[in-house]
Amino acid sequence: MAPIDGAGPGGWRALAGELARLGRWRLAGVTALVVVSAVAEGAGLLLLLPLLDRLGVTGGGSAAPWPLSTLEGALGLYVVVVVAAALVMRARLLAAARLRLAFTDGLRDRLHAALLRMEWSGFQRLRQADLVHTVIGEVGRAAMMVEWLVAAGAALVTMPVLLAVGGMLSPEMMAATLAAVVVAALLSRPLDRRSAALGRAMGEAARGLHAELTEDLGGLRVIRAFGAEEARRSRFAEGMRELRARQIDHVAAVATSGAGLRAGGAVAAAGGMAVAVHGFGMAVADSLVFVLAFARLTMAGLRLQEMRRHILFALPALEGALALLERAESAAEPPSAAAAPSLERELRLEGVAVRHAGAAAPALADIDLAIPARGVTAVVGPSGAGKSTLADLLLGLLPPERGWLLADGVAVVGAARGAWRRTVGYVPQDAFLFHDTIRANLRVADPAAADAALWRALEDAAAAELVRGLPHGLESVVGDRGARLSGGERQRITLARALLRRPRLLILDEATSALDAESERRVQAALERLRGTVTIVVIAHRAATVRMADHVVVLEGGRVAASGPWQDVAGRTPWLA
Ligand SMILES: Nc1ncnc2c1ncn2[C@@H]1O[C@H](COP(=O)(O)OP(=O)(O)OP(=O)(O)O)[C@@H](O)[C@H]1O
Repeated sequence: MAPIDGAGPGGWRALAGELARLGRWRLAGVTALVVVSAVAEGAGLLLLLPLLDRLGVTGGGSAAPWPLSTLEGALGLYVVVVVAAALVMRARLLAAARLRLAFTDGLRDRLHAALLRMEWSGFQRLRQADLVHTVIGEVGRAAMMVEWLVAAGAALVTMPVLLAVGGMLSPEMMAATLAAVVVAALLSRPLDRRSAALGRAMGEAARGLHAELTEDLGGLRVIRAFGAEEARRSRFAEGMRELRARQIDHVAAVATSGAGLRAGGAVAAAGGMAVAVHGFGMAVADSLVFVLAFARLTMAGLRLQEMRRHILFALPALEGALALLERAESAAEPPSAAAAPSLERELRLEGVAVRHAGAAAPALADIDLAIPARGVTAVVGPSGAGKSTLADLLLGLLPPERGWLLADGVAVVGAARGAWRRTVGYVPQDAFLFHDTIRANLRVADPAAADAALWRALEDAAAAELVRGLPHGLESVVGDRGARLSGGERQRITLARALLRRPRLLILDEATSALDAESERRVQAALERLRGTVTIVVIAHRAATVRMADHVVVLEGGRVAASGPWQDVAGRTPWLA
C-alpha cells in the first residue's frame, strides 16, 4: 500500500488548472446557480418566521407586509420559494454533470491524442492495460471531483447565508456555532491525509485488476490450453479483494467523520436550544428557526468535509492522468512535414544504429545498405537478428540512434518522418485488423477512398474474390483483430490496405507461421504483379519469398552478415532451407 501522506499542493493546483480549461463562462454559470440556490434556501428558512407567527406559535399578530400578513399568503410564498429553490437545485445538478462530462472528455481526448502522437520507442515502454486504466478509469474518477467541488461550493456558499439567518436571531449563539464548526474541521484534518493515501492505494489496486483482466482476455487461448483457469481466477479474485478493501476503507473514513459530526451536531443543537430559550430568553418561534438554521449549517459543514475527503481521495487519479499526459506529450514525435522525400533511385542506410528504449545493446548496429527503388528486397535472418526493428526503421517509426536513413539522398529525419510514413504501405506480421467492416479496415489507409479504389486494391492483393465470397462483401465485419478470417486471408486484406494508398515503399513483415500452399501462392502472385511498380521490402520467413527477391539482405545479431542476389547469399541462410 502507498505510504500515508496527504495530497500535496500540486494536486490542488493541477485541479485548478484543469477547471480553468473548462472555460470562464461555464464556471460562472455553475457558480451563479450555486449562489442562487443558497440564497433560496436561506429565504425559505426566514419565511418560516412569519409563518410560525401566523400559526400563533409566538402569540401571533405582529405586523407584516402582504402577503405575509395572512396565513395563506405566507404559506403560498413559502411554497413558491421552496419550488423555485428545487428548480434551481435541479439546474445546478445538471450543470455540474455537464461540467464533469466536459472535464472527462477534454482530458481523455488530450491523453488519447498524445498517446497516438508519441514516439514509438517511448510508447513501447508503456503497459497497455495501464493506459486503458488511466484514460478510462482514472480520468472518470478524477472527473467526479467536478461534481464534488460544486457540491462543496454549494455547502460553502450556504454557510454564510445560514449564518446570516441565525445571526439575525442571535449573533452570540451564531458566533459560538461558527467556532464549533471550525473546531470540528480542524479535528478531522488527520482523516484528510488518510483519504489522499487511500485514493492512491485504490488507484494502484484498480490498475492491477485492470491489467489482470486485460491479460486474461488477451491470453485466453493459452489459459485454456494449459488449464490455468482456476489459477487466473484466484489471482483476479485476490485483486478484487484488494480493491474492495481500499474502497471500504475510504467509505469507512467518510462515514466515521460523518457520524462524528452528526453526533456533535445533535449535542450542540439540543444544548443550543436549551441555552437559547433559557439563557437568552429567545422566543420559541425564533429559537425553532435558529435551531433549523443551526441543523442545516451542521449539515452543510458535514457535506463540506465529506466532499473534501472525496476530492482528496480522487486527486491522485488526476495526478496520475496528468503525469501520463506530460510523459506522452514530452515524448511526442515531431509534427509531420507536408512533403515526403521521393523514392525514385534508392533507399539507403548509412552507419545506422538503433537501440530500443531501455535496452543495453543496440538492436541494429553499423548498418550500411542500399535498397534499389522498384525492386524486391528480402530481409532474412535468425530470430532476434533485428528484422522487425529494420522494418520499423524503414517505416519511419523508430529513429536511428546513429547514422541516416536516406531516400534519394534526402534524410528521413524530424518532420520528414511523419510525411515519409504516409507514403509507405505496411503489412504487419500479425496482420492486424480492427473489429470493423472490411471497408472501414481498408479506409484506415485512405479515409476518402471510393469503393472502386477499394476493389482495385483488393484485386492487386489477390483478395477481391475472397471479399466477394463473404456474405456482406465490403460490409463484412472481420471480428476482434480479424479473428473471423484465416491467417492467409487476413494477410491479403492487410496487403490490400497497404496498396490502397499507392505506396512508394511497401514493407511486408511476413507471418512466421506457415500459410497454406494456396494462400502462399496467392500472396506470391500478388507480389509478382506489383514487381517493378513499387519498392518492396519483405521480412522473409519462406524460401519462396526469398527466391523471388532481386536482392537479399542477411541480418545476424543486428548486423548485415551478407547482401546480394539470392544465389550469392543462399549458403548463409540455412534456416530458410
Ligand atoms: N521493444 C523492445 N524493447 C527492447 N528490446 C527489443 C524490443 N523489440 C525488440 N527488441 C530486441 O531487439 C532485438 C531485435 O529484435 P527484432 O524483433 O527486430 O528481431 P527479429 O529479427 O524481427 O526477430 P523475429 O524473427 O523473432 O521476429 C532482439 O534482441 C529483441 O530482444
